[in-house]
Amino acid sequence: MPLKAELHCHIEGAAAPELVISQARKYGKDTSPYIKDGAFVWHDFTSFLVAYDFASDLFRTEEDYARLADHYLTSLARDGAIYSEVFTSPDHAKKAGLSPKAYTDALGEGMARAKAKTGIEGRMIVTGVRHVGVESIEQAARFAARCGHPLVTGFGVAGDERIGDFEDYVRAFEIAREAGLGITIHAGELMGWESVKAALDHIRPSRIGHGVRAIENPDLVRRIADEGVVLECCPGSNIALKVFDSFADHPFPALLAAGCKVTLSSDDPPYFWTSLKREYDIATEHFGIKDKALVAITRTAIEAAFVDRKTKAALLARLNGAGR
Ligand SMILES: Nc1ncnc2[nH]cnc12
Ligand SMILES: [Zn+2]
Repeated sequence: MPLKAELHCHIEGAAAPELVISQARKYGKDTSPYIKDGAFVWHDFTSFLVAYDFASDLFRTEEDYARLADHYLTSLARDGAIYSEVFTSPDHAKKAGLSPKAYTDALGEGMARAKAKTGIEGRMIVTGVRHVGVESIEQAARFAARCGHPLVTGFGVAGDERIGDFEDYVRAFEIAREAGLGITIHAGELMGWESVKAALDHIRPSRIGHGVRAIENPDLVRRIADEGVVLECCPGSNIALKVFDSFADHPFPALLAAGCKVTLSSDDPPYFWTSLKREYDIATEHFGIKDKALVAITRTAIEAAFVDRKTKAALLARLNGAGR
């Protein structure tokens, strides 16, 4: 089994249906409109967000969040992951009645528990949500910049890409950049290549969440390869959300062949019937990528990780040692 690293997973979106059902029992909520036969129910991006917000609202206390992070990172480690970055969402925490600090500390506690059991290294990327609005995105950036949590190493923007303009987020990303945080932004998932170009022009991220619809413009693909921008690709998510019709139509192999730095992640795994392990299996089965090339993809992810130099060197040494 190749060693793995994940750069793109929303922690609320990683809650398995069984965990969500157990949380619903705790808070006396009915999951039947959103979970059927052990799987989340949705039919498009908008209804996905509704199910996602329903499940997120069932995580309310510090222990709930610690359990969620521990559960997810422990399952990742079991699947061969040595590194995990998760997107955190102060907006979801606030809705559940927790301060961003209590929420972040709790997730950090869950990550520490998973690390103690399995050795998996974890970091957090604080995110703002586009469809919540610019002000909340700037608030999230200010929190990320000042929180001082040692595992908060990045800032990003997720949410409904059909809403808002990239120019509107420049100030939030300046706050994050000035604080020394790594920068990533979702683009080129629900919207086309123009969105990826706007993200590069206005935000100048080192990584893009998805970015796969850059494939619609060969000049942009060349720019991504030349500038070494890393794409956080989530093929299982893209097929589930019908960004592409089938794996045969997915641009991952073309982007790789064009010299783009591509990585593999699960996005919101149980919603998209996937896992990090399945994403690596998809790469083998549908894109013809063999074990050695999968290890190179893990290396790309670790090299692009928002993690201190010493930890990065230790992760790379672990990866290189496993290949011998
Ligand atoms: N796939 C996705 N795209 C944008 N925002 C998200 N938030 C959670 N999952 C997301
Ligand atoms: Zn995402």
